[in-house]
Amino acid sequence: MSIAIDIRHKIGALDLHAAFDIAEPGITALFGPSGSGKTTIINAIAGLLRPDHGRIVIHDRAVFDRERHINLAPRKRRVGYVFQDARLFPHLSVKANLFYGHKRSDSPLTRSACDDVIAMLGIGDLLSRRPNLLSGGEKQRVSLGRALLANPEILLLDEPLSALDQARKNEILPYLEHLRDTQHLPILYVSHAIDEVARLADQMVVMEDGKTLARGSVFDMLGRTDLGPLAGQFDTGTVLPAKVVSRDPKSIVSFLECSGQRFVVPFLGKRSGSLVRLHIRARDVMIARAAPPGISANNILPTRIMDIAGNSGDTLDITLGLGHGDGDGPPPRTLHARITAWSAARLKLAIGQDVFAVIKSVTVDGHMRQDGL
Ligand SMILES: Nc1ncnc2c1ncn2[C@@H]1O[C@H](COP(=O)(O)OP(=O)(O)OP(=O)(O)O)[C@@H](O)[C@H]1O
Repeated sequence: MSIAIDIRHKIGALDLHAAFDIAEPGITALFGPSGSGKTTIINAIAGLLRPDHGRIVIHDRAVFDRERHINLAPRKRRVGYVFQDARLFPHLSVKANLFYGHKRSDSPLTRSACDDVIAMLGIGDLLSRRPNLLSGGEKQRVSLGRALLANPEILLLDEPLSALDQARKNEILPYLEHLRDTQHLPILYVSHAIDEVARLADQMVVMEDGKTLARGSVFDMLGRTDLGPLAGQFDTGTVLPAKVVSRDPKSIVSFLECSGQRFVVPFLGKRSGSLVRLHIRARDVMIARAAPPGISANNILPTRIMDIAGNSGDTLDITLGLGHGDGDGPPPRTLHARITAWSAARLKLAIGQDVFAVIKSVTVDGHMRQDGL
């Protein structure tokens, strides 16, 4: 399954030119400031808006091609769309809402596959309820189910968690992870929340002022400091794949391994060998010339300075190599630190120097595909 998009569209004051493709299943985050054109792009993919120029191809099928006068109706595109507000039909039961798109789909899921989706989303007990008796998180799960039951070839999620409080977000995130890992669907996920992107996304497309500014794997993109003010918006940091190496239920910590380094995090309750994602914000990494004694931070890692770059403020972005690589092997994974220029000068930091990264806080996300993404 894949999607290729290259469209131009003028809407209000915005001159949109979006060009990117998604070749693999998994979540691609569409990230950018308010008004940068994210919703316009997914409306164009869904067929809710007709671009002025260009083409949109879903899995080798042109659903829109201005030159060839192709513009498939939304229901012919096999696109699932989940809005910020669930937009369930208030007069229909959960079951009728779920099967609304299914009944109208040219290639609906089989009944047993529908049962699997309903079970996966944990909404089997809600089928007879009306939407007004559901919590925000339950409504979004039903909305996801409604989109999936129509058997889409691609799923569009427009800030599906932004209307939910943190508790409801935490409730629904594992379902999105499971969806990512089991459904083999390309999912385009609009979000302003970098924690969600770091936890869920495999790829990231960054939009600015209607243009595709950058795209790449979430591991690379979150460390990019060259995206101007936008890098500040996504709070530059590092996402690392790590493996659980010990599990002692009596312990209050778990030990993880990444690039030959050991990380200590609050107890995860996960089996040894499980893969997780670590998210470390650049501003949560301090640099020390020597291993500091008597310090509460649990993660003090030997690293080497690979790059020092200025940014628009009075801070510097320091790229640190975790493990030094052996020349022939893969390059070392990197960790990003953001410190004041004054601190860097005081410590006389220079490229090639061996230093210690003192990490104040590591966020561990629950789950990762076994292929390491
Ligand atoms: N119907 C419309 N008429 C005029 N301008 C519009 C219309 N719809 C959207 N726009 C403008 O197009 C631009 C892009 O809007 P869009 O909703 O795609 O941005 P976005 O990146 O999704 O923003 P947000 O993150 O705030 O949802 C905005 O400046 C918006 O005001």
